[in-house]
Amino acid sequence: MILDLDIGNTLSKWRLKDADSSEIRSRGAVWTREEWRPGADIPDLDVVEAVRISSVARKAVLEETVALLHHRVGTVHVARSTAEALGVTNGYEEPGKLGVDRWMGALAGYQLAGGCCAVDCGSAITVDFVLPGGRHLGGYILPGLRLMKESLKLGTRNVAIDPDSEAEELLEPGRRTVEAVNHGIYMAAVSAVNRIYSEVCDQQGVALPMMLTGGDARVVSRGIQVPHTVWPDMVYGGLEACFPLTAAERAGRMSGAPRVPAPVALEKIRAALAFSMLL
Ligand SMILES: Nc1ncnc2c1ncn2[C@@H]1O[C@H](COP(=O)(O)OP(=O)(O)O)[C@@H](O)[C@H]1O
Ligand SMILES: CC(C)(COP(=O)(O)O)[C@@H](O)C(=O)NCCC(=O)O
Ligand SMILES: [K+]
Repeated sequence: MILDLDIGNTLSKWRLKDADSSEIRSRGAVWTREEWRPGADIPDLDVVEAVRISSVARKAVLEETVALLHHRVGTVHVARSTAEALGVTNGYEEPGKLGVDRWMGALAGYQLAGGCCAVDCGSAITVDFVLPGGRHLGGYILPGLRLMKESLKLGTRNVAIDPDSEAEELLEPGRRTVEAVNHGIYMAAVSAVNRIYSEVCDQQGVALPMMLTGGDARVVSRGIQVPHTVWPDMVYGGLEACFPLTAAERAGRMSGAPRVPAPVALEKIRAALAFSMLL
């Protein structure tokens, strides 16, 4: 079995992949607190032959996790943001400073679709762009839904947005504090993603396929007007591409990869952008 680990600021997600059949056998998540220790919610390490890790948590969390896993597992691969990988050049002035989850997402998106807009809706919402030739432009970081809400300190933090709510409801004016807050942060997130996408496609003269991942991807997806796909395993896709261990991975296939969404024509994106600014 291969253990894939995606340690975010809020949740540490894992999945167990069968190295022979490429099937995903199980998955789970635990809170990212001080450390990542095998326990009730963590898979049985006795069956694991290799681990691949993407971590944006504190350095100590990663170090402890790696030390612990090295004890029990032969191979431990830790992903790093580099200046270039798999045909993509990192757009950061200091490539190592780009969050490795963003780098994994950008690499997975590029491997799947060529140029892409990779959106990760987790503790933070990040939007990264890779052009069809493989140039990563850099991206945008904004607070995620939960962080935006907590920053208001209005005592509404325990009433989270129902992940099954429809965008139309969430975009209406709220009539209670908790609703006004939830609808406000939702509006902020989806407006930003829609606008960022249109602006960058306009600037670069190319309509890019968009992919969403992260804990809030499904609900954010409903407020995104342009064609896109939700890809829960996008960060894992980057790990598979960087550290291929199975025959399918070596052939460039990523488990759980969606169909590439066909973007709308650039003219339409430009018209919508012009319209939104009443130009
Ligand atoms: N069951 C859940 N538990 C915790 N957070 C959740 C859950 N479902 C959705 N969320 C949302 O997802 C975010 C965490 O998503 P995730 O992509 O795992 O973040 P990160 O990678 O930053 O740890 C939370 O901030 C919250 O808004
Ligand atoms: C922007 C992030 C905090 C997002 O993390 P997440 O929401 O997935 O936990 C993470 O990618 C990070 O720590 N990045 C380093 C800074 C940067 O990318 O510029
Ligand atoms: K994120």
